[in-house]
Amino acid sequence: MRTRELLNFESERVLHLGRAIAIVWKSGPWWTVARSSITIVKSCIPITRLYIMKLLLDTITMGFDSDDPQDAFRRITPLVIAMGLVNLASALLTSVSRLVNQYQEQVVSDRLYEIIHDKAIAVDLEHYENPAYYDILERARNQANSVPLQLLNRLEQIGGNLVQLATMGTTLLSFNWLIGGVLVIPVIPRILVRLAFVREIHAWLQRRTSTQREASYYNSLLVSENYAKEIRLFQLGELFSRRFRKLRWRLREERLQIALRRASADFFTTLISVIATWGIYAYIAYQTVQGNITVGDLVLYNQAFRKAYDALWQVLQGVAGLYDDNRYLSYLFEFLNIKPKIVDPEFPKPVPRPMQQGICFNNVYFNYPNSQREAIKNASLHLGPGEVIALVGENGSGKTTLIKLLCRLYEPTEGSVEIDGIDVRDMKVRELRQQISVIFQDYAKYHLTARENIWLGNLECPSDDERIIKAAQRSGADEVIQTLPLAYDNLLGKRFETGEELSIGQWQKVSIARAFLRDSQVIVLDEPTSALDPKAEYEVFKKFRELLEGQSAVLITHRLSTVKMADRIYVLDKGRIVECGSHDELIAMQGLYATLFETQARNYR
Ligand SMILES: Nc1ncnc2c1ncn2[C@@H]1O[C@H](COP(=O)(O)OP(=O)(O)OP(=O)(O)O)[C@@H](O)[C@H]1O
Repeated sequence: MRTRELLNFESERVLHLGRAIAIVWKSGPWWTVARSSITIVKSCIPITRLYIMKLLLDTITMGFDSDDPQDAFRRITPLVIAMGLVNLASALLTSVSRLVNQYQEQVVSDRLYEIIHDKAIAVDLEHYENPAYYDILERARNQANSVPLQLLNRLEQIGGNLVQLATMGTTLLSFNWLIGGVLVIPVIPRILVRLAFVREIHAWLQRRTSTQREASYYNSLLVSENYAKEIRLFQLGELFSRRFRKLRWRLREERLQIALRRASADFFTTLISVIATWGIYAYIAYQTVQGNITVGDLVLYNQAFRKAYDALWQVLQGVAGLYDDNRYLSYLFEFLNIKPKIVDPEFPKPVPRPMQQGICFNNVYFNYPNSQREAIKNASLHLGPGEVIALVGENGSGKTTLIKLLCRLYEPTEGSVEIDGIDVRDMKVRELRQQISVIFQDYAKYHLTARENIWLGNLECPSDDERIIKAAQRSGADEVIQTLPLAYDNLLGKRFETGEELSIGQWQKVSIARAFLRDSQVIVLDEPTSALDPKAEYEVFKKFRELLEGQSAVLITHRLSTVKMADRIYVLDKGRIVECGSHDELIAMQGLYATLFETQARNYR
């Protein structure tokens, strides 16, 4: 059982490596071929150089006994030229390989970004609200995207050193085969220590991810623009900085403990290798003094031993490194293996356009993943074609959740959401979302041009389309944009030079324009006017039906004065729809809506 588990485990590792090599290969096959060829040729240079050196030394020592210095010089000259040529080739190959390596690393790195981004877009929204996912993402982002590059270097290291080991090893074995055995002895304990610590470091990395994430969170609080105002006004800087330092200290201490243990283990293994190496050198020197080998041989074998030892060590270290990389790669593939749950059905039904009966929520229940609380309980509602409905209720009553279910960002735990009687789960996700344009409370502020900020609402229309300006006019954003130095071509936000920051209300107008531009049947504005001044809010709602151009709309708002014009108002309380009707009907009912309305009206008077 244990063996089978181990085998499965190991085969998974091999798979990781294989998958990573496939990514590297597909990113640029020719770059991979070029790099491998250069590595092989480069690795043959040291033995060539060493052999010429041996010949040179032997020729020179023989020249000491010769009566004709001219003859010795004639024999030395071609060797000196050959050495020069080898050095020249080596320099040339080093430059070319640096170029090839750098380029290939860029190609692989860009491909990895592409793969990670594709996955980040595809995963369900629920993952972004799940701490375990953040751990995976953090690990994938921090380490795994550089690992295939490390893997490349590692394979190059192993390949190159294997060639070197073969050439140097053959030379040594021709001298004395016992040296081959001595070569291996000191390397084994070193490699065992390395493998043991690779395991330990990885276990520690897994354990420390949440601490690391917590520390990065405090770091982002301290340096990001979003918190800069509160941090200064509430003087939170010292507190967050202290917490950050404490977490980092804990991480540093744990790491130091491992490093200390590793350093002492390394010392003993290095001692063994130093003793073995001395023994070999002494043996070669003894053989020379005895006249069994020439001075050239002395240099050749000494150097060959040193280089073979280094090469063997590098090969084994490279293999241990592969083991190491494989663990890191598992982070990347753990992320890439996440399967989205919200996917297209096998036989999708088309989204009705134009819809005839409209959208229905039928006895919908919903729990957020990882939460025991029911966010929606038995909700049923209807939005007819061209109708405007409003969702009102206190904070946390479930309004935004209903919209997330409508867009299929989540799926009901029970019940269904239907368009013209077709369950939204039977439609293609992309087609469904094309028909709904939502501006959430926490809408996005893109630090792009004003035009692009609106155009992002409908990528199918050309980016210089007149409809962009019309949408801006409908939402009131046009007035704001016209005051910018470059009008629609002005960058928004302060992230880039020449960007102009807008007020919250002005950003909101831009985001509403984005919703208007989308060629959808339903428009959802979640707290659309919370930051608009009373005049702007009045303008939006006075003309709201004209602005809609026949679309259906869902309004979510706490300002009850603005929902009077809705055809129907749904009142939510702790996830339930507790009342439904027009403004007048609900007031007459004297229930929750009437109480909320009265409270607001009193405060405004
Ligand atoms: N991602 C989430 N994971 C777990 N629970 C959530 C999540 N988002 C919201 N909730 C919970 O679901 C309930 C409904 O939240 P929702 O955002 O729908 O309320 P809302 O009526 O839109 O509130 P508000 O008026 O404050 O915007 C709340 O109790 C909230 O705590």
